[in-house]
Amino acid sequence: MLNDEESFIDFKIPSEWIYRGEGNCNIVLSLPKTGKILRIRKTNKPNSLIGWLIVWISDFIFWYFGKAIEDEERDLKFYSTVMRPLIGRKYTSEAMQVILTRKQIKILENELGKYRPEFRKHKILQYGRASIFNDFAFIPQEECDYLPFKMSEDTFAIEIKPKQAWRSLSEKHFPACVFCMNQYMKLGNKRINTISGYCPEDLFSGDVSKMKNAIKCLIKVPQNNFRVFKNGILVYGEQTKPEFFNIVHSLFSNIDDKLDRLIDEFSELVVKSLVTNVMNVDFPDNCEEKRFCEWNKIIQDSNINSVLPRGCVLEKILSIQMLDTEGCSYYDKLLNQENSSDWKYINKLLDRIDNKDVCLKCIIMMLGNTNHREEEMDLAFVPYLISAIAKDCSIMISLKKILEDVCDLEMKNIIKTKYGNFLVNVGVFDLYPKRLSSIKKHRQRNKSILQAYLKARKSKSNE
Ligand SMILES: O=P(O)(O)O[C@@H]1[C@@H](OP(=O)(O)O)[C@H](OP(=O)(O)O)[C@H](O)[C@H](OP(=O)(O)O)[C@H]1OP(=O)(O)O
Ligand SMILES: Nc1ncnc2c1ncn2[C@@H]1O[C@H](COP(=O)(O)OP(=O)(O)OP(=O)(O)O)[C@@H](O)[C@H]1O
Repeated sequence: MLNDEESFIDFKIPSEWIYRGEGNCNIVLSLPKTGKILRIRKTNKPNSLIGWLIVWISDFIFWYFGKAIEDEERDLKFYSTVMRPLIGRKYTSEAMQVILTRKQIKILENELGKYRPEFRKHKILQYGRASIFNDFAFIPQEECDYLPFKMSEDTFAIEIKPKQAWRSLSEKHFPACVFCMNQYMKLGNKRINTISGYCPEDLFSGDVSKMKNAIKCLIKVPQNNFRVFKNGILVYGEQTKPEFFNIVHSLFSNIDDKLDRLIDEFSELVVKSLVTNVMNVDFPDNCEEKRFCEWNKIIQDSNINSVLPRGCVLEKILSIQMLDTEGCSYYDKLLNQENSSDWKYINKLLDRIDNKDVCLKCIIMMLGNTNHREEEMDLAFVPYLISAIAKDCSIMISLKKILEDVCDLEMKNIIKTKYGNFLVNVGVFDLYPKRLSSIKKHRQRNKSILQAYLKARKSKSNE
């Protein structure tokens, strides 16, 4: 059991753990016996003796004053109070902060070396910053209990980092979407070696054929946007790329068909999972303000041909991305007048979320619309920063094949395909706050990707 007070303070990593993966800021271990994952924050590895000394001293001071532990607590509170309700509790995991000893961190650091990709090794584990979440690579046991049919032993999980599908006012005139333009900069920097055909705007379009095409592009060029796990083990991704036939063949229990038909059916299964509202209870909106939430709905409904169904995971993420109406150049100008710290805005925001009669989106937008008084100024950036989290979060769809005929059974979490039916669970993660200085970074990134894109287009037209 992980759910008691004792384990919070003196958490011992179970002897059986598996390196699940890592991104820019966190390393994740799965703890197979518990159905949980342990997510540990990373920090920059110093590259000189003086650097090590500074880290060691500041680490000691921070440890002495419990700074990192406090920071983790603050980020978790933000996650539970802001991001979980916005995305939906059904799509997100409960979380529990845990404190690992320095010795455990040291041992782990050494053992992890053989699993970690070289390009991520410039960061090391940070003391004091770890939390436990549900493992979305599996379907929670309570979802499987009492189901009147047998299911396969194997669980497949499809991870998608969908990225930015919404353009703010200042991005509307861009010749392509941010993700697509970024591909050219990444190619120039050698962070990728092939341009992906994937476009987030297609995935979130609500148009089934565009969405299926987006999934097919992810399969072809997964980069860091697409992975498949079987029983929690990575079986397909940028660095692990067997024939996709093996994956679909195994997922659909050895059905023999042509590869493109299997891939088509796989893409349809993924799209259906992304557009199904799998939430148990839909709370009615009872917002007294109805300022932003109403506008939000109107925009989403304005595209007659392709609308994302209300309550599906993509609609949830997109509507949060939409909190950024102005774009980073606007916020960067505002920031230039400011001398703010990276994380102060979080506690200021948490102190102000108290109105039960106004929905969270409207609260956020109203707080963002401050008079720009100095003490309130940090709040002006909140809509942008929350939108930025939704532009960088990830989705995991876990699937179990149903081994009996359930044609007559209508359940939200059963998806039917030509090759059989699946029990599905959808989870969203990577929902910690972004630092205030991301705004500056994004402004610079947008300039650079625009240049890279225009340069590539020019050289193509000269060919
Ligand atoms: O700026 P982007 O769009 O390239 O996104 C960064 C991601 O790059 P990507 O394009 O997905 O490969 C980047 O991912 P990678 O390190 O490239 O896997 C991080 O997610 C980064 O967020 P943070 O610094 O960890 O908070 C992301 O930074 P934020 O944009 O979220 O600040
Ligand atoms: N709750 C979860 N359930 C299952 N797997 C998870 C979960 N959280 C994270 N992972 C796995 O761990 C990997 C790294 O986690 P995460 O994306 O949170 O790291 P990050 O450093 O914050 O990423 P990014 O660079 O995108 O900001 C993910 O790609 C995913 O495979």
